[in-house]
Amino acid sequence: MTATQGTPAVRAGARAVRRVCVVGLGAIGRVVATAIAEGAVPGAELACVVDNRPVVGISAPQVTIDQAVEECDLVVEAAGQAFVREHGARILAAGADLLVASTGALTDDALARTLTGTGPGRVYFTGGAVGGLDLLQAARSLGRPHRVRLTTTKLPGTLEQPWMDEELLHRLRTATGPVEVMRGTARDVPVKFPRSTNVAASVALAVGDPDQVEVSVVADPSATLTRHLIEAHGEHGSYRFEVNHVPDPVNPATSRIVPHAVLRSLAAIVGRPGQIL
Ligand SMILES: NC(=O)C1=CN([C@@H]2O[C@H](COP(=O)(O)OP(=O)(O)OC[C@H]3O[C@@H](n4cnc5c(N)ncnc54)[C@H](O)[C@@H]3O)[C@@H](O)[C@H]2O)C=CC1
Ligand SMILES: O=C([O-])CC(=O)C(=O)O
Repeated sequence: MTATQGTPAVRAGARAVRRVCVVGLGAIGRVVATAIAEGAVPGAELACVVDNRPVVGISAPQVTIDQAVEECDLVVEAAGQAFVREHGARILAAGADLLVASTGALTDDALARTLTGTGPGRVYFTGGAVGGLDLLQAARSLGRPHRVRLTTTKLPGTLEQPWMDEELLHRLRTATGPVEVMRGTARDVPVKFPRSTNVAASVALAVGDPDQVEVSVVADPSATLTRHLIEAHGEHGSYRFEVNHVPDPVNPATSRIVPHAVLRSLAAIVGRPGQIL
């Protein structure tokens, strides 16, 4: 029997269109869901959306997460770390893939092990607001870098947290220049700023160790652009990636680029040709 007489391989182009559910219809999810519904990601169709508030203006039914797991085969999370903790493993166990924006949830080692070890669905992480993670992940196979540092600079209002005491809040609110609000590792920081420092956890996922990534969070009243600076040094090279993003007008904690980074990740998952991987 010749190779061509055997069972034919599934050919690219014959793949089924992925039925996608977007969870969290805020600054990120609304742009992502609208783009999918408009056909901007060939190979993906918007099957449904999930949010814990009523959703209007999206041309797909709003369903519960239980219904979504039945109806779709790929869940795009843009809801927050709590959603990933609560529902991530169940989505994967039901056989749907999961694209995570709230990477900060993965600083919990047990959850990280569960999500990367549960199937048949597969978990993916978007690069989100930062670049260079592909290269940092590649460099890992040459050995861990000696030093990895992330400095995130945002407008003070986007960094206020319920756990902050009056003194720190006062310093934030009256700052006339940059103020370091927290210095720690990618293990501690995303827990303290769950909606605004997922990038620290994303760097840690690329490097392979949240404890190894030193993070400084800076509030700056003149930071009309959100800055993330990643610096990594190792035996095999040194890396420096800096981005300066326009914040989303409705949720300035999130950079405007992020939904487009999620759409790019989604396009790669559904097998769009020409994607940079
Ligand atoms: N990886 C990255 O670079 C970035 C990640 N993020 C993550 O993405 C998340 C979403 O960001 P945005 O769209 O800017 O937030 P947002 O606050 O504008 O929207 C969040 C939406 O999710 C919904 N939601 C919250 N909890 C939910 C739950 N348990 N179940 C269903 N719906 C729920 C809310 O009602 C809201 O509509 C952030 O909380 C953050 O964790 C945000 C920015 C960058
Ligand atoms: O959008 C950004 O620039 C980063 C962000 O909020 C996060 O890391 O959670």
